[in-house]
Amino acid sequence: MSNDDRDRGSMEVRARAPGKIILVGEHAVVHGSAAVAAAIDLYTTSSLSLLHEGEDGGAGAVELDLRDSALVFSWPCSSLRRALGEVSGKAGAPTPCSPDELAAIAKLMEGQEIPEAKIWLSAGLSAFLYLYTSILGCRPGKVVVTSDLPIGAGLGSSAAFCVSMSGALLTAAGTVGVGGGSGVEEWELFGKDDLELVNQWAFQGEKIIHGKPSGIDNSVSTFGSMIKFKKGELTNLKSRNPVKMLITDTRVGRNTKALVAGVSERASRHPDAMASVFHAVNSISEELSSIVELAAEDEIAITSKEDKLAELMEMNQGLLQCMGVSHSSIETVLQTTLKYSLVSKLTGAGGGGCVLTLIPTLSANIVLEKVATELESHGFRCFKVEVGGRGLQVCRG
Ligand SMILES: Nc1ncnc2c1ncn2[C@@H]1O[C@H](COP(=O)(O)OP(=O)(O)OP(=O)(O)O)[C@@H](O)[C@H]1O
Ligand SMILES: C[C@@](O)(CCO)CC(=O)[O-]
Ligand SMILES: [Mg+2]
Repeated sequence: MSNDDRDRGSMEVRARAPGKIILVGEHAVVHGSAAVAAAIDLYTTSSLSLLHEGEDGGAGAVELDLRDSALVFSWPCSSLRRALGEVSGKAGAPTPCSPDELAAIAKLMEGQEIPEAKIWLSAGLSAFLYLYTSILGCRPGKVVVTSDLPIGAGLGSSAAFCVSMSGALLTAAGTVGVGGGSGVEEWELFGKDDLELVNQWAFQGEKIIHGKPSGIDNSVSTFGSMIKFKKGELTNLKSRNPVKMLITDTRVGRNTKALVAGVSERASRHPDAMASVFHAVNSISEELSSIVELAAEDEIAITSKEDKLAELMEMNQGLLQCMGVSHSSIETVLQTTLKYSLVSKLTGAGGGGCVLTLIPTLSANIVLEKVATELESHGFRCFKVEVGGRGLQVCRG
């Protein structure tokens, strides 16, 4: 064992990555339109401890402890080597998961006891095994995952999972954050090149979970802030006034992979009509991007700016209905908030999940409480988030 290896052996790394809201442009962004997204202050945290073979009393295993679901999964290193070969771990840019590798990972899932009601976790487990073994090889280790985010509800839980996991693994591998770490336990931010690399790995993980992601969710989770995203290109937006959003979780479960596939099928049935829908969404996103960057300095300017944002969100919701991704629970939220003259739209993949409601600055507290109480009387869950905060952060213990 090298000194380097010994150092890494004692290492504990925690990485946390935020969820996100999509203000406008979901689904259309998969088809090349612009979209606008922002990080929120709800995080997924991956805590990694590397072990040496024998240190945990056995021949060594890779363990994933999903604290919130109270589920622990474990793969002996010997089984991983048998299924995947002598993977040695990779320092640089990722190689996409090949169909053979994906099939081998699916086989490794067979021995795990995933409760029927949580079968959707298997996509996350596959992404985990791909990221872990590709970055660290088959060496033993434990990762504990905790999250503030509702899973599979449109707030980017899959991206936050992949970004925090990639951040922790690449830090432990010594690939990113080299030279960082003050010796004091505190959250550290990485430089642009390190973040780029984490983002590339997280995108490969998202591909395993989503099928055909645009890359917007992992990008905003990695880099934070508010961004415009189009065809893989990210532009940072300087939001000049705070944007206040109420989030309502309809608690209707859905799956991004299936919804994205459904929109693509509709687009292949009606190519011209759907191209016009995607084009309209692109114009909405471009217009919203320039409006958020305008500085509004008095009450009249703030109200006029928020009215424009609300109208664009309302138009986008109409187009999401055209794409077939709304849901009766989402429509109930829209009708309820409209009674208070508030505009809402679904966020993320739709089909249930979460809805955004723009809260005007001047009436914020008065209206917020009333509308949230009425929404919760329908069995929905409301929460207020800070928008446009930090992306990936890492802490070495
Ligand atoms: N904390 C977690 N632990 C394990 N798996 C997770 C976790 N968070 C997300 N996942 C994986 O991601 C899947 C949910 O991803 P999905 O893309 O469907 O929803 P989302 O990311 O919450 O919403 P959206 O993509 O619309 O923003 C889960 O089924 C699971 O496989
Ligand atoms: C529905 C979608 O546009 C956003 C999911 O948060 C999918 C994607 O862009 O990858
Ligand atoms: Mg997702």
